[in-house]
Amino acid sequence: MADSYLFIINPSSGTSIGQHPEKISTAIEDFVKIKGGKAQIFFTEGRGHATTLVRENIDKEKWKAIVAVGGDGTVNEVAKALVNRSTPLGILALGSGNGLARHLGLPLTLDAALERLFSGSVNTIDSAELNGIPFFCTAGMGFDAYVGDLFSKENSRGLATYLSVSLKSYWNYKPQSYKLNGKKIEVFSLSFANAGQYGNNAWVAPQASLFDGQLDICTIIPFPKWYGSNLTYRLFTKQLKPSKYISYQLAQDALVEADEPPMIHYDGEPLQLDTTKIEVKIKPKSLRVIV
Ligand SMILES: Nc1ncnc2c1ncn2[C@@H]1O[C@H](COP(=O)(O)OP(=O)(O)OP(=O)(O)O)[C@@H](O)[C@H]1O
Repeated sequence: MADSYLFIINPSSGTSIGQHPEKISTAIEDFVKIKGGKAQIFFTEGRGHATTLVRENIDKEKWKAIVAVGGDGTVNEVAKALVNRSTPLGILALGSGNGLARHLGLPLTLDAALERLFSGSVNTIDSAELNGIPFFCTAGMGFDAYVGDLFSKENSRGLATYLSVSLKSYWNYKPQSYKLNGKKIEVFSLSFANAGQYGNNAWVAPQASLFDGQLDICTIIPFPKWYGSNLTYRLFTKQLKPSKYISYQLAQDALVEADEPPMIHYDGEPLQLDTTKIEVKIKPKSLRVIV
């Protein structure tokens, strides 16, 4: 019997899908047919729709994979319905950041990514949760959540927009105070890394592993403005490491307490919390992914 694949396409993700969602859908259909498989394709219509589509369809067939076609937001929405299930996640990374795909070394062009979907093997990776919200790449608070929120309100996507928003925010941004596991800290940013990067090859925790059952907690404390270019250079060249301003710790869980409900991000999606208590934990070996 032919293998069946379920594709969930986010027509609004990245910089190119929106211009050609039908073309991408046809290319996927043709490719799967040539490989002797069957493709069912859905387009998402808004935030959260990918999760609903997966939940509605997962038990309708024995899918060889359920494939997220988009960026980390789409991957997050599809993957959260696959945690602790046997059906593997496939990724056609056509978003703007593509952090999980980049960490996993997956191809970033449609043809090469489709080829990998058929030739790759299934690996079981860790996932994580922040106040029960699943994430697969990184989550956190501070500067990256602040920028993530501003970026989500921009009309254009991509690295150039992200950098421009980051640079503008950098000059006005005020560090935040939290308690991390009971210890008071003032931070520029606090990141919980399951995978090593935010996306766009911004490696906040270059040493992070998706297979170690641990989160890499990266704390960046306030630093002099001149240090910003050094930090950015290290971030994008995978050379961020412990320094006077940066520290790492491994943990299976963590508790953050804030004075005010903070803005957080999970896999780059901004979210204003309505609580001051943030619990983060790893879920070892909980997601099967085609790599
Ligand atoms: N039809 C749609 N119209 C508008 N937004 C959508 C639609 N379908 C899904 N979304 C939302 O689009 C958001 C962005 O998607 P996604 O993260 O995949 O793309 P991206 O931001 O370009 O990529 P990355 O996260 O890798 O930078 C997600 O929050 C998702 O829920």
